[in-house]
Amino acid sequence: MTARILVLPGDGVGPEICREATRVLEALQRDHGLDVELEEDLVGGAAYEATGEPLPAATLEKARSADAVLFGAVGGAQWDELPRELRPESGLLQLRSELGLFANLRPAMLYSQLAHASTLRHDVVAGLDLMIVRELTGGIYFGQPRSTRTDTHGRRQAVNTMLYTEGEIERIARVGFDIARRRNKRLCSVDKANVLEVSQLWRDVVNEVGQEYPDVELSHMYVDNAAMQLVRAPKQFDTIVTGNLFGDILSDIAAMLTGSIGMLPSAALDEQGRGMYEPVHGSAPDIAGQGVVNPLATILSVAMMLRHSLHRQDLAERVEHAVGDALDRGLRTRDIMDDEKQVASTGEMGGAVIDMLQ
Ligand SMILES: NC(=O)C1=CN([C@@H]2O[C@H](COP(=O)(O)OP(=O)(O)OC[C@H]3O[C@@H](n4cnc5c(N)ncnc54)[C@H](O)[C@@H]3O)[C@@H](O)[C@H]2O)C=CC1
Ligand SMILES: CC(C)CC(=O)C(=O)O
Ligand SMILES: [Mg+2]
Repeated sequence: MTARILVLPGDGVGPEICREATRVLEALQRDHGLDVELEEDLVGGAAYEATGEPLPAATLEKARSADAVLFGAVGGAQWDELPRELRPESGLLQLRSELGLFANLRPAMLYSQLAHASTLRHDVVAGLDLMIVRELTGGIYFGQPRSTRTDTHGRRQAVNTMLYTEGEIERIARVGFDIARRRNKRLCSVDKANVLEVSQLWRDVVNEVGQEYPDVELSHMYVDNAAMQLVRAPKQFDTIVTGNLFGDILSDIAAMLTGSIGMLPSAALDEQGRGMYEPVHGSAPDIAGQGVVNPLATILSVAMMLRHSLHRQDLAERVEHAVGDALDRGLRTRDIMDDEKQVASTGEMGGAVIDMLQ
């Protein structure tokens, strides 16, 4: 049956990276029997400009009925003064929430060809293969109340609420344990239970769910220490499970261990395993439109789509190997460049991956 994929390029570099990822899907369709139908629509700032909303009802409807969504990135300084609900980033948060995409898988894998690009010494990162499981539809990004107000002295104050229910923690903990079980059976839950009530509940519930997984070694770590340990000795981690805010920050740290934020893909999955696939990075307005953005995070997100939503493990591996082969050929976008290599534009890098799919 033909799988319907909705492509939402968004803003900044979003259209450039989605173009390359789409070319990869089309190549798989043409040469490797992938049965897909692609459709594109507006989201984020681009949607706001066209319709007055960062997530138009038509886009949401298409996302609901698609078999998978490929998402680029949203945001840009020109929209930062808008009311919060009209900002591009709100469109993304609403999309994740409306689709129930609570489980965000953010693998950080070092391609050996990029060991020089990592901020860490080769022996510290060689063979790095880490999975961050981030809760994506709860926590402080969604908690109520949230507001900015003025007190009786005319001074401004602002509030956000970090709230997790037992049920939300249970379901993401299960995803973490299940993934750890399929990997190296080690799960580290990251929180701030020494200070936050919500983190104490997080830790208690993760421990309770852990009773069902006696074969998985569970540890806990405070988020400040985890940030430090990630850059000190990242290979001590196998699978990390954490909340929305902490996972957002830790995954950007993990990105640099692999050489660049332009290398990190992600999958956001619902309870049925339906998903939206996007690079971990944002819309990178500082390099948008120059043809220099690294498309590999988005292309690797296509590999995650092939694995999790389209059930084509074979093609997922083909894409992942093709990325390695393109790097072997010596091509590098600017963010992963080193002296002896050949600088590649976004399109050249995407083209090289497509050549290597053969
Ligand atoms: N999922 C999304 O749509 C996200 C959107 N954003 C939004 O993106 C905008 C920019 O945010 P920033 O904090 O600057 O984060 P960013 O991730 O867009 O960029 C941070 C830095 O990394 C570089 N970079 C990012 N992706 C790259 C790639 N593929 N290749 C080469 N270099 C790359 C950028 O040029 C920039 O110097 C903001 O409006 C922000 O709200 C931020 C994060 C996620
Ligand atoms: C821009 C935010 C909505 C999200 C973010 O930074 C992320 O999901 O990595
Ligand atoms: Mg982020």
